[in-house]
Amino acid sequence: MSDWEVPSATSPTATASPDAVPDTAALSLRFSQFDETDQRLQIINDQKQYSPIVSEYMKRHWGLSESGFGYNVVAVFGSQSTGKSTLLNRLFGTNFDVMNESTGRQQTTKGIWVSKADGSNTLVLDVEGTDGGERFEDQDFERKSALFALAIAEVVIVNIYENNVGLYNGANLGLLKTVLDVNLQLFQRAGSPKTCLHFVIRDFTSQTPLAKLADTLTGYLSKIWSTLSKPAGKENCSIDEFFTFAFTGLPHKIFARDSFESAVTLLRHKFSNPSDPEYAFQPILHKRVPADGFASFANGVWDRISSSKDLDLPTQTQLLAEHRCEEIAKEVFDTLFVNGVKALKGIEAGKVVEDFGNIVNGIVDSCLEKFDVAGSRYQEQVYQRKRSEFRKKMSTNLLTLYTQQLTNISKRSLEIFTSSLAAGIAADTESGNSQFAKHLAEALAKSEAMFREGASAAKLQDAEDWSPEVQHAHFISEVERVAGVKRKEEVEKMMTSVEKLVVGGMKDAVIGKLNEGGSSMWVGILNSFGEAVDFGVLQVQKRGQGFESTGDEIDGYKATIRWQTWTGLLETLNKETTDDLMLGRMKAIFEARFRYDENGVPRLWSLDDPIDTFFQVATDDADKSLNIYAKMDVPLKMIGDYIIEDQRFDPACVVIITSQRLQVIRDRFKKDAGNMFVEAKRSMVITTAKIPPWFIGLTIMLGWNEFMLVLFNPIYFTSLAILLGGLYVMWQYGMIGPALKVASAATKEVVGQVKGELAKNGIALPDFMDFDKADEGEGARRKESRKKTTRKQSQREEDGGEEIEMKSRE
Ligand SMILES: Nc1nc2c(ncn2[C@@H]2O[C@H](COP(=O)(O)OP(=O)(O)OP(=O)(O)O)[C@@H](O)[C@H]2O)c(=O)[nH]1
Repeated sequence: MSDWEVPSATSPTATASPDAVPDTAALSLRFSQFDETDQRLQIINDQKQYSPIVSEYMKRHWGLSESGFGYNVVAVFGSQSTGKSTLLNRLFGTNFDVMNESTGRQQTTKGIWVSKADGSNTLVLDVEGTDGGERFEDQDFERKSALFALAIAEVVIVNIYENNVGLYNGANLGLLKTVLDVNLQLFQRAGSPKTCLHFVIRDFTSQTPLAKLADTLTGYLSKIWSTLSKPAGKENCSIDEFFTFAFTGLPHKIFARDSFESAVTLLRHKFSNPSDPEYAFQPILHKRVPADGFASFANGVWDRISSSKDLDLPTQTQLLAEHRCEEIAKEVFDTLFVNGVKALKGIEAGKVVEDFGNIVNGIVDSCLEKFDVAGSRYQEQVYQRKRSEFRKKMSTNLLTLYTQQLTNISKRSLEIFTSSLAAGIAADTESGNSQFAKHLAEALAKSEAMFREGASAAKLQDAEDWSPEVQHAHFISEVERVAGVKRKEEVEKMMTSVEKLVVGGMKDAVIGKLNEGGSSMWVGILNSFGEAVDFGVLQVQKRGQGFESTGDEIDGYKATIRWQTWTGLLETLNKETTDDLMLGRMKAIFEARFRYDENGVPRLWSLDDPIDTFFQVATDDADKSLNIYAKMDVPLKMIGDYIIEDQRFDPACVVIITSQRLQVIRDRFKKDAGNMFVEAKRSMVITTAKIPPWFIGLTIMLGWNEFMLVLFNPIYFTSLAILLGGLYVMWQYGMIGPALKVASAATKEVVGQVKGELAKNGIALPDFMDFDKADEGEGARRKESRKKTTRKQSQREEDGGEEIEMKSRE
């Protein structure tokens, strides 16, 4: 049939007149049973099933199986009962069911129908109208069928009334948006063939030029396109890369019948004549599916669409809200959020960002505010869900920074802890009263409060998964580690200080006792040791309380201080009983017995004195004293059970001077005592040599005249008086010694010069006139005497000093 103006009953579609009321039973058979008499096939039924006999129709009815790429596919899309079937029948000579006007507006086309155009290899799809009253709010089928048409057809005729062009829903743009979106996600790949959206504007009046209507529709489409979320790699592509557009105005079918008919004829020409400059089936639109594969291709497309979860969403608004809210959130995140987070950069370098909490809360609030402006326009439920998802996303991103901030706060708090504890310890050092446990508790409270405060100020509001507990636990374990180290150090310091105090004090007392000597010396020394131990034990017990030490710890301190005092005692004894010191002590005893009488007056030996006996007694006393020093001759018990039961205690330590050393000391002493004995013998000879009386008488007799001369000569007498007076004054002022020294030096000088002169002439002075030699002997004697005096003095000073120290400690 060349003209479909009036479909005839004799056409291949005779079983279904365009104006006939559809027979439901017959229709359902067209889905699954081949009908020799009818070219129409329900490719998708209203149960959303795909027909099993598409291949059979392709082959037997439509004769397209062998056509290869030589066939085209066109579909229609639009609201229900808007004359879609009528238009297809007029354009392609098909016999799709149309509404019976006498029964009013009701849905005619159920599911998707396909038929072959008369006279051309064109498959024509009549798609169930949108806004189907029968399906109420279930828009799932209309979205799926529209998507199906878009995926398999080269041209989709979008059927709209002119008066609906400016209406978003009336023009089916909402649905188109969803369909375009999902089409983009599911089917569009790089190099995919384009699809032509051919807008046929029904009841076109020409009052608004077609171009203007086309602009309106294009504007809508561009807007829709810009809001779609494009798949990766297609973010910036334009709608023209996937679609072409055509616009045709069809005047009113009844009121402008002639114009309508002419317009239909022109349009039909565009679809049927390849030589038409506006030929609809452009090669770029062909899906490149060979005709024999069309059935399974269409089946695959339908399966994919059916299984697409996106399309199962209850309403289009919901889908739109989902997409838009995600897009808005992404945009806000990529700009406002990312820029805001830059302000927290230093945090990764270990810096505590003081205003962290305010900054993160500010970022999240401003991002949500911006999200709300655009997002709140969409479906409330979806918007709220997406809002909380967006908030969660920001919170998750910021959580890493919060964790870092907590780590930084923890480090800073640990520094505060360390410095506070150190300050407390320093104050203790100054006051001499250790209160370590108190300072530890204060430093911990201060630093922990700082951590808690910092962590709480850094928190994002309502972020329940933001918890500082992990970092807090780490902080506490670090504090405990540092406190443990410090406590150990301070306990060691305390022990050292007590040891110094105890051993130092004991040392003075012990040296005093050693210098005193005597048979009760060791008892005295061990009493001093016992007192020192008691003092030390008291000290560690008292000071240990400052560390809140346990009973076991205190027992440990006590054992340590006891042992330290003991080793301190042994050390002192060793130092104070060296060979030299022992020799000095023996000599002091010897001298005290030998050189001084019982009143401490130096002896002037006379020939009658029993010098040998004195020497023997003094030597024996000195030797006896050495024996006392040689060994701690007291019962071991006196040392104390704590010491003698200690594994480290060596009973041999009571021997202070070994027998070998004793022998050495004795030998040295013998030699020195021998020298003193010889010296004493010599002095005995000197003191007993007296001037004989006859010599004195002879002197008076011979010198009588000179004596009288001096007495009776006023000059001599005056000179003598002056000399004696001068001597008296010098004696009074202690100047005799210096004057003698001056005289001696002058004499020496004179004698030296005389000696030099005589030596030149080969004459030597006799020894008694040689002052140098005489001085050497005297000098050696004086030196020795000075040494002794100094030793005695220093000994006295030490004794005195020790006494003072001990007294001051006590
Ligand atoms: N005003 C107007 N009415 C038309 C036009 N073309 C067809 N109609 C009428 O619209 C009614 C519906 O026609 P159909 O062709 O069945 O419409 P449809 O869109 O295919 O309907 P469904 O398949 O049910 O969606 C019929 O009564 C037609 O006579 C037109 O161009 N203008």
